[in-house]
Amino acid sequence: MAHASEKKFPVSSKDYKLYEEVGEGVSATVYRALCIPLDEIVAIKVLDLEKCNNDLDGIRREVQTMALINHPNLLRAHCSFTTGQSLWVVTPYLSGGSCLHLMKSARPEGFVEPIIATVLREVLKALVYLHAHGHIHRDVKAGNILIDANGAVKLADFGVSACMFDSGDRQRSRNTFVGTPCWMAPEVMQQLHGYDFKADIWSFGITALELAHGHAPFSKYPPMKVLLMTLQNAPPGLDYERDKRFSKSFKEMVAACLVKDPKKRPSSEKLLKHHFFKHACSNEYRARTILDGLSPLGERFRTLKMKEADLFLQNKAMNGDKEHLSQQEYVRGISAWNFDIEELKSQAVFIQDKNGISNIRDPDMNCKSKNAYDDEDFSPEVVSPERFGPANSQTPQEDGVFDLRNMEGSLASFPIRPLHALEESQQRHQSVQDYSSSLLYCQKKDINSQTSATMNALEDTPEGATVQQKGRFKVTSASAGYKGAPSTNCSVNPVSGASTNRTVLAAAVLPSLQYILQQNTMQREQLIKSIKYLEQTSGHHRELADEGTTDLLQLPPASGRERELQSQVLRLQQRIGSAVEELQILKRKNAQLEQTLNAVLNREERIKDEEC
Ligand SMILES: Nc1ncnc2c1ncn2[C@@H]1O[C@H](COP(=O)(O)OP(=O)(O)OP(=O)(O)O)[C@@H](O)[C@H]1O
Repeated sequence: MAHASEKKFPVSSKDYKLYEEVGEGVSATVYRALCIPLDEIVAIKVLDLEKCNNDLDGIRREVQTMALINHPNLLRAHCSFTTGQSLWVVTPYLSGGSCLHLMKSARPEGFVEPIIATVLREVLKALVYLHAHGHIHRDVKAGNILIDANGAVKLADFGVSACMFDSGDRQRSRNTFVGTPCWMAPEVMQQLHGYDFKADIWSFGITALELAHGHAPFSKYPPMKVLLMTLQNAPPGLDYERDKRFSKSFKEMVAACLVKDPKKRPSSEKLLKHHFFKHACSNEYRARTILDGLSPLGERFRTLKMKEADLFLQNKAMNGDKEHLSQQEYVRGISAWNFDIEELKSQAVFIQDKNGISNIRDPDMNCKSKNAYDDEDFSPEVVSPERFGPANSQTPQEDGVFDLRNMEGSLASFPIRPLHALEESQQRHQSVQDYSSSLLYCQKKDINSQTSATMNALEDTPEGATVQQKGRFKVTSASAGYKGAPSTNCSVNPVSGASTNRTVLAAAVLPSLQYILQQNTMQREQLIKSIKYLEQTSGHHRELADEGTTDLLQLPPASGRERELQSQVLRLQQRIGSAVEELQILKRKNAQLEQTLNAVLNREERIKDEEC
């Protein structure tokens, strides 16, 4: 794998002249530059070592890998050296830039199939080489596929690559979370048995979709949502209806890559034999089709950065909408994301299907793909049916809430235990819902027409005791339906504060229980009266008693005065409940005011101190 660069590139920054910025990643800025002694245009990736403090290992790995590889479809380093706090990695300059930037600048809807086939074939050749040498790239995506002026394709960015032959710590690194969520294979997210080079095949399939549509599936969602969707949904794919412009063999090739079970994905070598790649065209055609008429890379990059800045301002105006920020990250082609457990919990709880996200589990009702590989006997790959079915074959769960019970298997060893939190919150949700619905059921059975009308109102109005909205739930105390109750709305976050939930839940259902009790007392009286009447008219006292009515008959009949007192007690109890609730609200407000006051006092003190 080692190679000796024919030319000797100098290892001092003074031998290079940096020109404009042509790219930016999470860890580096890339410049077009001139290598003065050799009079050759190069690209220099400048990594700020201070910023990458905790990932020096990754950087070392990237530089080592780039120095060792020798394949026409892989970007190799001419040399690298440190200067001040930076590491400079000198590579050939590929003036077309990345496929992601090309799409963002000129092909927002994605490329045509022959171009996709050629680009992917070249990338696949690079993967065959890497895998044969024991490397997993781990970050295959359009942002890391570079095109040169002649249309040649090179896979770049070994920042997160891993070696299959590593042992010890480096072996363990294959059990960690690396890559970019949209392109990340489910087994990489799951951390169940680690993963191997088949993870690159998944990313390759996602990249195929990215080149076809101009964006990766789920790219507009925040990373945590992407993780959940990748694990829970059926694999994404090309659709019969929406993707009519693409051939069946392209659809099959993508489907073969995007199988959740890595064992069922083809190896890169096998995939290269897929007849889809027979449609590939020449470098020259690619250069003509993709690059003709485009402005220089630096200029395109500047325009994209300006767009990005606009987007950022828009996002700020929209209070930092997560989805837009995510999109923005996507525009930049950023690889690394920060995973925050709390954020995951809250995002997952409030995941909605308003955007048409489906919650189908991988149905595993796979139809066999026809042998699409030319030269080899290929074990049948599985293809998720919805990908070949009609566009709307994904059926979102009705309430839009993720059904976590079905995620158990796939997420058994998810490292940060977010799913237990999700499950707990969903169970809590379920118990509130069950409780509320049994309440409504009791209420509905009430024979009293007035009660029944009230209860129907309770159930039908949006102010019902527990309101099941799309993908979230809300307990509204006003909802409990008792007209006299104070109309305080309390949204319950099912993740945080179980005791708060119980208080709110109690406040919500107490008036209903009191109401039912009152109704029951009245009904009991009516029943006793009816029984007495029947006894007197038919002389059946004994038989009825024998049939178990004795208890009822032994209950003292409530007098008018008693009834009045009972309802007064109920009203008082209800008022106490309301007062407790109001008190809690006032307490909360008070605490907030206290906090604000303290902050103001602290600030004033600080200002005084500074003035002194
Ligand atoms: N040799 C090159 N020639 C032209 N453009 C390049 C070259 N190398 C990188 N770029 C551009 O710079 C961008 C960032 O480079 P690179 O992906 O290596 O940085 P990074 O920090 O590792 O990014 P990330 O990890 O976010 O993918 C690329 O997406 C590409 O557009």
